[in-house]
Amino acid sequence: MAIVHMKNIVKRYGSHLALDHVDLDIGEGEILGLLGPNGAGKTTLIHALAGIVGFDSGEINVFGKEQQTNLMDIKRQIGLVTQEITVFTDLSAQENLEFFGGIYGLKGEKLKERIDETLAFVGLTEHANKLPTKFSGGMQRRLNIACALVHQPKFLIMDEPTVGIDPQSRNHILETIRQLNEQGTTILYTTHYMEEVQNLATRVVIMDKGHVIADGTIPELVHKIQHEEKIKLEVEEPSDMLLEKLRKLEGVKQVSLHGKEIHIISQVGAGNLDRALSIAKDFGEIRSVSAEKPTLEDVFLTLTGKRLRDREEE
Ligand SMILES: Nc1ncnc2c1ncn2[C@@H]1O[C@H](COP(=O)(O)OP(=O)(O)OP(=O)(O)O)[C@@H](O)[C@H]1O
Repeated sequence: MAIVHMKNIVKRYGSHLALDHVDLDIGEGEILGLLGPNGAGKTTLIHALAGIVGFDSGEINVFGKEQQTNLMDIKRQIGLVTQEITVFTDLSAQENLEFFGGIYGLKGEKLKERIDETLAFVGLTEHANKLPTKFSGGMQRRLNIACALVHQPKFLIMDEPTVGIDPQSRNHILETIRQLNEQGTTILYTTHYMEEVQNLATRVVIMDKGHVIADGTIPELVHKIQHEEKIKLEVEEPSDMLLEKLRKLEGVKQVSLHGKEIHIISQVGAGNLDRALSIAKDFGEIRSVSAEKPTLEDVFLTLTGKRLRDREEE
């Protein structure tokens, strides 16, 4: 059963079309990974869904209810973890949770119980009385998540919850997501980390330039480009001219550079392995060559023409 139904959503910022007729359904119990290059419209989509920003046209239903006319009711059942950490720096971890729990109508014993449970769940019990300014980046992110969880939402939306944190905190957060889902929470989250999506998501949606350009399970998406192969060519001197020549080969869809390794996404059977080798030979020594089936990262690259890690490499 779909708990979210978005149809034909259009959102403009001035003349810029941030969401261009987006359709998206989210099924109960899913972990939906939302991927897209910078500026694709992921945050705008999430904010429109959570009722943080309005939209110009289209229809959103959440839990079977029309969103605009049932906003407060819907918000009570949603948890939103924003990209920026939105905790109060002059309140302790516990006081932050008291505040956010109070907003959602929790009080007395129930509030206290939920605060204790939530702090334990994100591993911050021992730090309950400390100010977030004394926390590491990862602990702050965990508190940020706790504030969105204290009211036990049925549907949790997370905007890049693991960006810029140490691997241990990241694993902790991923485990938190997994456990919440096992307990029945539906989760939508955006990330720039392909491994996270591969490990966690039950379905993936890829956005680019305000459009949903792919939607399916990982095997389904990989299957879409099954008729393609990835040729990896490690060369001594990967010049721009060499890359340009490779791009011009018939059947080649993408050429990208990773250190000294050139990745070529090409149609299977186009004979481009031999052609690429013979071109590369003219540009110097070839260190290694291989051909393999595409991965989800390649699906992303083929569909958007961009690498997912642009942001980290900036
Ligand atoms: N408040 C705003 N005013 C004007 N333009 C905006 C505003 N918010 C977003 N945009 C523009 O809308 C487009 C989509 O932005 P959005 O933040 O939704 O993308 P994103 O996919 O979340 O990107 P990122 O991965 O960098 O967070 C971008 O071109 C952005 O510059």
